[in-house]
Amino acid sequence: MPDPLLELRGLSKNFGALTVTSDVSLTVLPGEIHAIIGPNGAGKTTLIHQISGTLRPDRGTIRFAGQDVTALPFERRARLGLARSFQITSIVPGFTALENVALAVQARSGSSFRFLRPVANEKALNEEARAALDTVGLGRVADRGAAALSHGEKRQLELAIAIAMNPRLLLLDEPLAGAGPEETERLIGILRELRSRYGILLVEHDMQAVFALADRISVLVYGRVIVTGTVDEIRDHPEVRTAYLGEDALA
Ligand SMILES: Nc1ncnc2c1ncn2[C@@H]1O[C@H](COP(=O)(O)OP(=O)(O)OP(=O)(O)O)[C@@H](O)[C@H]1O
Repeated sequence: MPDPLLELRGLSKNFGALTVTSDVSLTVLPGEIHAIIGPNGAGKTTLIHQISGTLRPDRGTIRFAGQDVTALPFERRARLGLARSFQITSIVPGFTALENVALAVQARSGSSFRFLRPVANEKALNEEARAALDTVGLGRVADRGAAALSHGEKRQLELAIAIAMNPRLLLLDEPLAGAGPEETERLIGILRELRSRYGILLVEHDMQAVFALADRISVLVYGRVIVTGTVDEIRDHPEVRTAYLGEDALA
């Protein structure tokens, strides 16, 4: 088995008396989609915050690409290749799709483009941005204003922005939220393509999409991983069914 890209060990976090992350241990392997599912309020988003570095765990360790990153700030983790997909709200509506992605390329590369002449600099930036847009199937709308994109296209643009950060692992927090059936199909196809290039930690409410995509699934309930397994192992697991009682997510 390859070394894990991401390894959480004994991660715990409390908000006052509320335990939101309880002794969570899991791995994401290169080329794997590991999904985290769980009922509302189970602690999925809080976990993503701790992995990306916007929230410090109280206990436990986070290793990324063989390095302990538990104490590293968000930007340092991003530079190591841990990319969290940004929400639609971070898209600049007055910029084109290409400009939005170019901005992310520029932010990532910092000074590394500075030695180029301005025109060459812009060309290199745009080429990289265009490649990211092509990867998520948005090449044909590169020059369209971001505000004019459909909801599904905006979600694709978020993915392109994350890819522009040259990641090794993508942290995706509900990438399908608000997408219609056709958009969902398209996004599932794109995520499937991305799997061969990155490890993906996927938090998603759309269970059919999770079942279609995930190599492994961890089920979070009250901040604790109650089971990790393949789709077949999770789908009919009695404890998982009980955790979702009253929700129709597994229907
Ligand atoms: N900053 C905070 N301070 C106090 N409690 C918080 C804070 N952030 C989240 N919580 C609580 O922690 C618990 C876990 O929240 P979290 O958003 O991580 O769950 P989730 O699984 O992502 O939920 P959902 O599926 O509804 O998005 C919830 O009870 C929430 O109210």
